Amino acid sequence: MATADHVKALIRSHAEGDDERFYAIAMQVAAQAARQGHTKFAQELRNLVDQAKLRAKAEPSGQRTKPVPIIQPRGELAGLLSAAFPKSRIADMALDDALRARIDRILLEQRQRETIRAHGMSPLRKLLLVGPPGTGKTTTAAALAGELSTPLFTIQLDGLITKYLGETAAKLRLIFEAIQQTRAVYLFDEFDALGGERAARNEVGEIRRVLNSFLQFLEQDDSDSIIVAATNHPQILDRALFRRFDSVIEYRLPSENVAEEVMRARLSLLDASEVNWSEALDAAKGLSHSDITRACEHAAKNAILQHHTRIDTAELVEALIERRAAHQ
Ligand SMILES: Nc1ncnc2c1ncn2[C@@H]1O[C@H](COP(=O)(O)OP(=O)(O)OP(=O)(O)O)[C@@H](O)[C@H]1O
Repeated sequence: MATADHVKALIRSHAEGDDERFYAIAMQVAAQAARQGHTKFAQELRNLVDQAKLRAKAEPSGQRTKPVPIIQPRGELAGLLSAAFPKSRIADMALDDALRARIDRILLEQRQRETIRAHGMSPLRKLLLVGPPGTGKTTTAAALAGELSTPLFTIQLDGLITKYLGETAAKLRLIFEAIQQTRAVYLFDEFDALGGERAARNEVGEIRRVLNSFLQFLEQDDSDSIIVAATNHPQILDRALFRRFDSVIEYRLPSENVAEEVMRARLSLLDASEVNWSEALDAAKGLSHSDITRACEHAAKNAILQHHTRIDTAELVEALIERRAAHQ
């Protein structure tokens, strides 16, 4: 017979208009009923699912109604969250194999979350992304939203804290209520503003209190949303924080393979067949994905402005060296 988890999973999938998942859970209930000897009920359930699937097929998809998620945060939330609806994909990112495998695993667990929940477990959904600027943390949050067809809500913590020092905990509560109500990816960018040890030592104790509230909210949260905290400064994060996340994912400056992939993707609209990649890679050493992207865009624009269709290695190298100089 159906367990409480099955009923909850059925309601969730119905609310999200995810028919495939709804039918899959119904079939699990049927299988369980059959195992327990309720064969007539199991057969009836399977017939109902088959009929519903046939009806759904006959109905053009454009005419079927799907629930609409909240589009823009309103009221008090409006100042706390900014909404986006990314179309980006993980496949569009240049990632090393280990990082790609970790992100794929999150997506797999998210896509199969009802099955995982039906077995009394939780999918990976509280993520801490750490690493230098421009290495793809924000892009990953957007691509998770794109892959899972959910909105991306970004919370700028530094702004939140300086603006509403006395009320931050109350604001955080509002944010966690939204997390519970609307399945989406919630990105707490610049997370170190809240989680830093410096913050913990804050004399007034205010930020410490806020951090404690955040940790409590995070711990209590059993929603279907994905919570992503991102920071460039993991070394200043309070160690206690790390274990509150399901997954701590480390971002690094790109390896040569990844750097070349970023360059090739960024230059793909022009002819890069004569680029000397080893020279370009030398010039790209130590640069982030973001720096390399910008240098490639600069070199591509130069080519376009000069009515060239081909990327010139010297110009690309110069653009990369300029990016490096900008950091010194
Ligand atoms: N893995 C990647 N593959 C391709 N492009 C990337 C990748 N990572 C970053 N980029 C490029 O760099 C830009 C900035 O990256 P992003 O904002 O994701 O970095 P970040 O790690 O969040 O940086 P910050 O910590 O400064 O917020 C992206 O818009 C994208 O153009």
